[in-house]
Amino acid sequence: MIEERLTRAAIKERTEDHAMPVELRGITIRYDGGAEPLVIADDFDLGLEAGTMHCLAGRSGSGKTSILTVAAGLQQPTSGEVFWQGDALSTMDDDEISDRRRALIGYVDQGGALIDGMSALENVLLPAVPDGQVEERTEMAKDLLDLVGLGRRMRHRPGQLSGGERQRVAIARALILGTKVLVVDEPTANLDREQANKIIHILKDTTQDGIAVLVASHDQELIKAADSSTKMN
Ligand SMILES: Nc1ncnc2c1ncn2[C@@H]1O[C@H](COP(=O)(O)OP(=O)(O)OP(=O)(O)O)[C@@H](O)[C@H]1O
Repeated sequence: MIEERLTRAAIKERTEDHAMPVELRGITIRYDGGAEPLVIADDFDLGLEAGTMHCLAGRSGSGKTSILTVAAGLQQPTSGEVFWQGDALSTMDDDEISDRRRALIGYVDQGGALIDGMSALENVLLPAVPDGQVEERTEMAKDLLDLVGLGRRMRHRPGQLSGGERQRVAIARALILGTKVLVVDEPTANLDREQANKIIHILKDTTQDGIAVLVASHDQELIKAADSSTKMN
């Protein structure tokens, strides 16, 4: 089966990977500029292990997205350190962080924005464009669309897909460069229970491939399905 093929290739490559691809130590995030400084994480620690799913839970505005962006190196914390495969981001310049992120992390933001004028397959292949890898990644893109249950919809454009299906395309796109860490922001928000459960299933399947999943959600079913969770206050 196609899923098996992907899984085996992934496991072979990933057994040599760092057991903890992302680690946050003593992270504090403070936003200045408002009437008062807003501290949304204070001395926050997280070790994200390969092949597991960790869920950041908590009310809207509690800082889940902020932690995701810090973990993905898209934002610097006010203090504390982020490690990727054991290496501190504070020792890297912006170019190195970008290069390492491309190889390590797939990020799916809220809503998983897709390009309207492109098919699902073209959207999945988009991250391969800068390196001129579209042709060699096409089979993998098709495999990934199969994995997320959209093998028969790969020529559809986002406007022809449901919200849940678009979210699944965005997840496939985040995996196309052979990512080892999938960071996903509120993947089941605005979906009915059936579509939400499909997404949860796909995220769990992804961990079976050795990928570490960091997800922000207040969906109780997703929190239950995760291997571990942190409640943000
Ligand atoms: N760049 C920023 N500058 C100032 N304040 C910010 C910034 N980014 C986020 N915030 C504030 O920090 C708080 C946490 O935001 P964040 O998006 O991390 O929360 P969240 O838990 O992901 O929320 P939601 O579930 O609604 O997406 C919010 O009050 C937000 O307004």
